Amino acid sequence: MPFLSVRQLAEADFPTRWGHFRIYGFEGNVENPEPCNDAIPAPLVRIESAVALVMGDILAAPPVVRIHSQCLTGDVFHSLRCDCRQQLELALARIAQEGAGILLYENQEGRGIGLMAKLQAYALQDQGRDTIEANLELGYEADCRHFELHAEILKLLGVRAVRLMTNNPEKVEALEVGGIKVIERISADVPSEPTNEFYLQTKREKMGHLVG
Ligand SMILES: Nc1nc2c(ncn2[C@@H]2O[C@H](COP(=O)(O)OP(=O)(O)OP(=O)(O)O)[C@@H](O)[C@H]2O)c(=O)[nH]1
Ligand SMILES: [Zn+2]
Repeated sequence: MPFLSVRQLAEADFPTRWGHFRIYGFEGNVENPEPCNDAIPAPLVRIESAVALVMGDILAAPPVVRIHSQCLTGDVFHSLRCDCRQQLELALARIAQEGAGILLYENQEGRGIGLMAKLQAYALQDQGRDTIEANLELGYEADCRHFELHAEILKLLGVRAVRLMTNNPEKVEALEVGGIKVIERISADVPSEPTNEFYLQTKREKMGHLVG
């Protein structure tokens, strides 16, 4: 799945509650992407985008990096169906504590199936399906995300080795395949809630995530 090109579209100042960042916008084209749902034809070219929040000197030593997949329900509305918002805060706090690091916020909402399909998946989960069963029942793969873009962004930022905050081994592998050395995996564990315990259990038992 080759990237035709990855481009930086913007860079600006970005003060936050966690401290001062620079914010970057990146975009990449994927030629002839695989469809994630056989009923929905893939476009000839898929445009992927990601925002990078960068704090401090990221070239002095391998920085802490978090690749965060968009979760409108968690990130904006603080949903307790999942752990996304808490993980976002954990990552920003860790970067602030170290004084340097990168948060890559990417737009593969709902593990790449999109917001509307994720809400349909929620409705199926309310009837007893787990996250994977719900995706499959809607015709999607369990996880439609691709992480090739992120290795390219890190290279554009001049970073060749990272300490990656994640419980998902696929993210580690994708960066390594993309030419970024992952010298350490930092746990992305956050305290569970009764409302997301089953979600976390599914990640651990069926998706190979290193939760807990
Ligand atoms: N399809 C689907 N996507 C979900 C659901 N709940 C959260 N998501 C999406 O899942 C993505 C986050 O993926 P997770 O599996 O929680 O974690 P991860 O990013 O793979 O791994 P970590 O780096 O350890 O956080 C975001 O894109 C969310 O929008 C759900 O019930 N169904
Ligand atoms: Zn979420």
